[in-house]
Amino acid sequence: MSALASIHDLTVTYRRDGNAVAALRNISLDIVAGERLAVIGESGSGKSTLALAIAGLLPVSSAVDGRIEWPGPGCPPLLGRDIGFVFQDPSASLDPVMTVGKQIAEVARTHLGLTWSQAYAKAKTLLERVRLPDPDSALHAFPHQLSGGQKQRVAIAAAIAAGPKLLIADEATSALDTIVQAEIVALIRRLVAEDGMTLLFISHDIALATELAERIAVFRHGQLVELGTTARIVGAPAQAYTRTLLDAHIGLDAAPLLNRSGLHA
Ligand SMILES: Nc1ncnc2c1ncn2[C@@H]1O[C@H](COP(=O)(O)OP(=O)(O)OP(=O)(O)O)[C@@H](O)[C@H]1O
Repeated sequence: MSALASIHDLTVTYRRDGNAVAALRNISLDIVAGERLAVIGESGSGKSTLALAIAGLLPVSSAVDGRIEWPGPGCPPLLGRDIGFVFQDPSASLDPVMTVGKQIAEVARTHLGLTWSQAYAKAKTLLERVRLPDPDSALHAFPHQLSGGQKQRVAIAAAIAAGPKLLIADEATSALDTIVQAEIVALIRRLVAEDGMTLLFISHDIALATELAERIAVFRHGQLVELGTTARIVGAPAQAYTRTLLDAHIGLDAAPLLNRSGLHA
């Protein structure tokens, strides 16, 4: 089990209205190559800040202490080539005036050195892989012509176009309705398996996290509260806060969490 990334003592502080906001405090965590790791926690717990720090996307105004090591070859990783990032809102991550095909092809052309015609062929294959209906027409469609779930499929296709080793999905299903959420989770699971990617799945939804992840990291107020296998976190949480998160979910919707995780009858 080798680490794809090793996070050491990471502290991130933002400035807001002249005040310092500590978004992450002394986080140490390994992302194991090939694993599916979920980061869960309530709003404001620092999940997105962790994702942005790993992707090298923190705003310049933030202060960062600690370090992230990438032990493998060819490091540090390049966003778009080595790290694919899927954001919550596909409308914000897609260019509204560029066709879907061009947006995906551009990633492949930039990072894989393909010609435009090779890159468009790759884009079509990717649209097939993310199961967009009628990929030939979709190549020439603009984002506003697609549904929210279809746009997220396109954003995922663009994120994996260069064959990244790490896919970060930051609340990638939160803006979608429940059925589409489940479809996108299934899609991410399949693509990660097919391409042998490592997955960092950021979510406030513990049920979705249990469905997808092999390990879960629980964040609260910028701190890593608990880290363990999904089975252990769900079956025997060590921290009261984790239990509260589980109980909050179970109170609302017990059966799906337990059944979908496959951990209990
Ligand atoms: N660009 C920013 N400038 C100032 N403060 C920020 C910035 N981004 C995040 N914060 C603050 O940092 C803390 C952690 O935010 P972060 O977005 O990482 O949490 P989160 O767990 O992802 O929350 P959510 O699920 O609501 O996105 C919060 O207090 C938030 O208000």
